[in-house]
Amino acid sequence: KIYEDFSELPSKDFDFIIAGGGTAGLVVANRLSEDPHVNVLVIEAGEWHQGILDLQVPWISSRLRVNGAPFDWNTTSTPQPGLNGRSVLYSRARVLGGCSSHNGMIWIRGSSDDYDKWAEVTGDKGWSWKEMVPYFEKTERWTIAPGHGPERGDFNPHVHGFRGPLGIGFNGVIQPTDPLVIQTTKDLPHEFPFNEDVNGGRPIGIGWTQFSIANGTRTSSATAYLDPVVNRPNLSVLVNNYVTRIIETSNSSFRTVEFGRNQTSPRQQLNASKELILSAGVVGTPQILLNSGIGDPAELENIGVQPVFSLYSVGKNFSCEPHVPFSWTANGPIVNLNANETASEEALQQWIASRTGPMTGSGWSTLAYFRLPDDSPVLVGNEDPSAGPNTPHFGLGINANGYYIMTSDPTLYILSEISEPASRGSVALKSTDPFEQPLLDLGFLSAPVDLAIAKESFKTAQRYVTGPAWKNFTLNQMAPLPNVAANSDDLERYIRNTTVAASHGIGTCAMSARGASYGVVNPDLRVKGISGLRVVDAGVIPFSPAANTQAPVYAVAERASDMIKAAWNLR
Ligand SMILES: Cc1cc2nc3c(=O)[nH]c(=O)nc-3n(C[C@H](O)[C@H](O)[C@H](O)COP(=O)(O)OP(=O)(O)OC[C@H]3O[C@@H](n4cnc5c(N)ncnc54)[C@H](O)[C@@H]3O)c2cc1C
Repeated sequence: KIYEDFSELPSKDFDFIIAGGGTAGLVVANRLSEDPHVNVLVIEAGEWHQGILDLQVPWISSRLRVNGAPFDWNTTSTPQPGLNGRSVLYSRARVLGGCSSHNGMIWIRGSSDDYDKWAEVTGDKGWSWKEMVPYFEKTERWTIAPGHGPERGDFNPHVHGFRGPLGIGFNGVIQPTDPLVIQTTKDLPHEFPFNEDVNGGRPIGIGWTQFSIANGTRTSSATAYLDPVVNRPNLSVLVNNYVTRIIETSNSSFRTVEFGRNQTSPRQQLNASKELILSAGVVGTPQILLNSGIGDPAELENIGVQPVFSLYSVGKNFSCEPHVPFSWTANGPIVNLNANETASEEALQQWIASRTGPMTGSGWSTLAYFRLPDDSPVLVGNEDPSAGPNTPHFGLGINANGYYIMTSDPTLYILSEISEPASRGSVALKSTDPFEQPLLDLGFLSAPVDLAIAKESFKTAQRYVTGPAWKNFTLNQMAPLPNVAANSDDLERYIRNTTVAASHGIGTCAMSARGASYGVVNPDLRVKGISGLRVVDAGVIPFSPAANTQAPVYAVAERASDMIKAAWNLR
């Protein structure tokens, strides 16, 4: 059941307590509470997700990625030297289901190399692609959207799951750019080949985007993993409660959690008899650990937090994909629902009546991934940041329906995404107040290779939208201005002045091999040197996959659940 206040909880005895009811947290809560003999509690700072239209209608997510948005922590980065001193928004959800409740819903796993690299650095083959595919399939319940099907070669059913909790499918609407993209794969197959399924382990090429959308509606860890089991008597979810810190229960065992409704309310404490699981996300989890005195002792002392346990990598190694926007004026009958109130209202009424129409869709209905050749000048003198030959260096999301841009003028918009940035940032405390937002340094474009890849992606984007299929569609280049030459300092300035953050952060509680001198958790996601404590969220991912991060997080959480169940002989 869902509770709002500590006093309402029917029992104070829990085997497992999960801090953070987000994407990963609710997967773990569902799987552990499958065993009726254990009592599970989730503590989530945000509100209950049900009955909120913004979190159901796919299109509306385009309006939830701005400063001051609801259901969000509204975190802003520190001034970024790589972005000419700008601070940028790093969106992260504050609601049940976490980011899966308000994200862009793109469903992409990354490359086989990504997971094989995790297996290599952790020494645990269980993280390899071969071993992780069953966890992706365990999550997925593939659904067919109108206009698409395996008979058309739009996806490969052999690499998907059809019986999992989470509905996955295509955009419910065909966008004006879609036929042009597909035509480009026929006109220029060498540079822009069609990829039947970007989730088959080699995402390179152009394919239809898969989404966490089913029957025209967003699916999330809250709708898929919580709603169907919310009445289990052994599962309690406490919303609107903020975890301030964890406390040593006995010698090097941290199973006590402290939380409260807000800064001035009384704080409560509870013990997990088996395990405490931190799933507060790539920013929230290191913040809880640091608030608890677990981190680099010198840095903690500097800001006045009493060090309790030395773990130097907490909050370090943050990595996130930068997004660089490029745009052209377009020649097409495009209605931007974010700039046309009448059309927006009509579309919303259609969605409410039948779950059909333009609001069933999200942003990029196709994905394009590119790998630089081995002899590319970009890689000369730079270590290749990609995980291997199946892995792209950048992706281009193409869109003209206004999902990413709030103008009524027809605009062709491309977001370039550096798939596996070499730059690293960090999460650190600002003060001893556990409620104060931490300092988030994205580290953007601090590694020269990331900037070089961004520049290269601009050249590819230009070739993409000026191919034969686009002759009557693409008009003038808008951003950067046409006089900005590729490879020029002007292009570098443009990139540094316009890059924003995809909220795909990983690495702040990274896993590493047992006995490694760095890392925060062991391959079984137990915190190094501490008992009774695991981390299960995006923060444990050691290297950015060539993907948006929700599918990897779901799969990590499914595997983590199996590991926890095995450790405690649960059903
Ligand atoms: C705007 C946006 C768009 C995105 N688009 C996509 C996309 O299209 N495709 C994709 O694959 N990925 C996307 N992502 C990324 C992806 O959704 C996330 O990487 C992933 O969902 C993170 O899961 P998580 O479990 O690590 O954390 P979260 O889902 O963020 O869960 C953490 C939870 O912990 C709670 N919490 C935090 N601190 C505390 C505390 N102290 N006490 C109690 N609770 C706390 C939070 O409120 C939250 O509910 C997007 C993210 C954002 C923000």
